[in-house]
Order: sequence, then structure tokens, then C-alpha cells
Amino acid sequence: MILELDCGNSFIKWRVLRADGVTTVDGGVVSSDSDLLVSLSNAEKFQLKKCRLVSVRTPEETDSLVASLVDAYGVSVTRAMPAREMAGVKNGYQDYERLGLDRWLALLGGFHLASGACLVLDFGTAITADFVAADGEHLGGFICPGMPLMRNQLRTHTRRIRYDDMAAERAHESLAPGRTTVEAVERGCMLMLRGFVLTQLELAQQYWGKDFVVFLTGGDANLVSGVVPDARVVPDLVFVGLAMACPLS
Ligand SMILES: Nc1ncnc2c1ncn2[C@@H]1O[C@H](COP(=O)(O)OP(=O)(O)O)[C@@H](O)[C@H]1O
Ligand SMILES: CC(C)(COP(=O)(O)O)[C@@H](O)C(=O)NCCC(=O)O
Ligand SMILES: [K+]
Repeated sequence: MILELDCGNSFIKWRVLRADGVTTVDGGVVSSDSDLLVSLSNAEKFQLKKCRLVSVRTPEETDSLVASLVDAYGVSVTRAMPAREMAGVKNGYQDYERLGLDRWLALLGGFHLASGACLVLDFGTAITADFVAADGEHLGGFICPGMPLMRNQLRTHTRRIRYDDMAAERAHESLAPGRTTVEAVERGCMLMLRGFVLTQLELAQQYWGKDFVVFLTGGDANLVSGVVPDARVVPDLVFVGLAMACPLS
């Protein structure tokens, strides 16, 4: 079977596919290399042969994870690499190697699924937007802090903003002006997130009219799915691109 990994800044998303590369057998989200090894510890039953991965971590961190996987399972590991052009998509960065590999794979996957112009919005540690035109030209994108970063910056850099996760969850019952600190902060950050999304939609409409597909992916995609009812929520969009960038054998 095949192990697939998407190593983000906060979490490692993993899944195991049958050798056909189509059927998912198991998967999950873990916060460290050691938790991944624990999750895979019953992996004997998976009989892992191959692994493909994408990482936006440092080369040292990724090398260390790869070494543990080779050591534990003897898998052969293929890593997604930067490319100027792939599957009809042209990387839009001045320096193509600088575009985050998770963004690159998500937009490869998006363009493939849309068969046309698309806007890919990824809600992870950072929030990213990427624009791909119908001819496969990647126009570039935007990066801003994700929800956990926004709230943690306020909690860290102010003296009177302090609240716990339970209170934060309750604050999201509505988007009315907050009457407590937790409501004011949580709803304020949520409105920034929604405002960002709506601005991206406006820009895509300016470029392409109605002729484009919006993809939402990343751990916090559900926070905004209500603002873009026509969007396609594809939690495994990075894996769609990973399969394209790292085909089997
Ligand atoms: N099962 C889960 N485990 C961890 N985080 C989750 C899970 N489901 C949703 N999330 C949310 O996803 C966010 C992280 O998104 P993710 O796309 O994994 O980020 P990254 O790729 O930067 O590591 C977290 O801030 C959290 O709010
Ligand atoms: C923008 C990102 C931090 C997003 O990472 P994530 O939130 O998925 O962990 C990552 O794609 C990255 O490190 N990119 C390199 C910089 C760039 O894309 O311009
Ligand atoms: K990500």
C-alpha cells in the first residue's frame, strides 16, 4: 500500500491508499512525527511499500521524518519538488522554487478538477489564495495569517485579551457585535477571514466573470464554506496534486 503525507506548519495529514492508488484505507491528522509513527504503528497490516509526501517544513525536519519512515517501514519515499510547469499549469512565481509546495499541489489539483480557471483557498496555519487562469497560467496569490495565528497574536501581544478555547467556540454562535472580549475577538477575526474570502471572489470575478471554480481546502475550510455556497470543499486537494506530481513508479 501507499502512504501519503502532507506536512504543514501545524499538522501532518496522512492517508494510506491501496496499491491501485485510488482506494483510501485509513488516514488522519497528527501534530508530530512521533504521533504519526504511533498512528502507523499497526501499519504491518498496511504492508507499506511506497510513500509520497509534500512538506513545507525545513529540509532538516523533512529529512528526519523521511529517515524515520525508511527506518520503520523500509518504504521508498518520493517527495514533491518545485516545478516551473506541470500538468498544463505554469507556476506564476518569479522564482518558482519559492512557491509553497502545498500551494503548488493544491492548485495543480484544482486546475485538474476544474478543467478551467480556478481560485484555490487554503485555510491552514496560513490562509492562501491562488489564481489559475483557464489556459493554466498561475497568476500568483496571497498569504495571510490563519485563524489560530490571528487570535494568538492578539492573545500574545495584548495584556487584557485572555480566554479559553471553550469560550472561543461558544462565541461563534453568531456574528453580532461582541459584548465580551472573547466574542469581540473571535467574531472580529472571523469577519477578517470572510472579508478576505469575499475580496478574492471579487478579484476572480473581475478576471473571469462567472467562469471559474472556487476550491476550499485546509483544516479550517469549514469556517467559510457558508460565505461561498458554490465552492467545492475538497479537504484532500493537496493529495490530488500530490498524486499528479508523484505518480506511482
Ligand atoms: N482533526 C483536526 N486536527 C487538527 N486540526 C484540525 C482538525 N480539523 C480541523 N482542524 C483545524 O485545522 C487547522 C490546521 O489546518 P491545516 O490545514 O492542517 O494546517 P497546516 O497545513 O498549516 O498544518 C487548525 O487550526 C484547526 O483549527
Ligand atoms: C504559505 C505557507 C506558509 C502555507 O503553509 P500552511 O499554512 O499550509 O502550513 C507555505 O505554503 C509556505 O511556506 N510557502 C512558502 C512561501 C510562499 O508560498 O510564497
Ligand atoms: K496546508
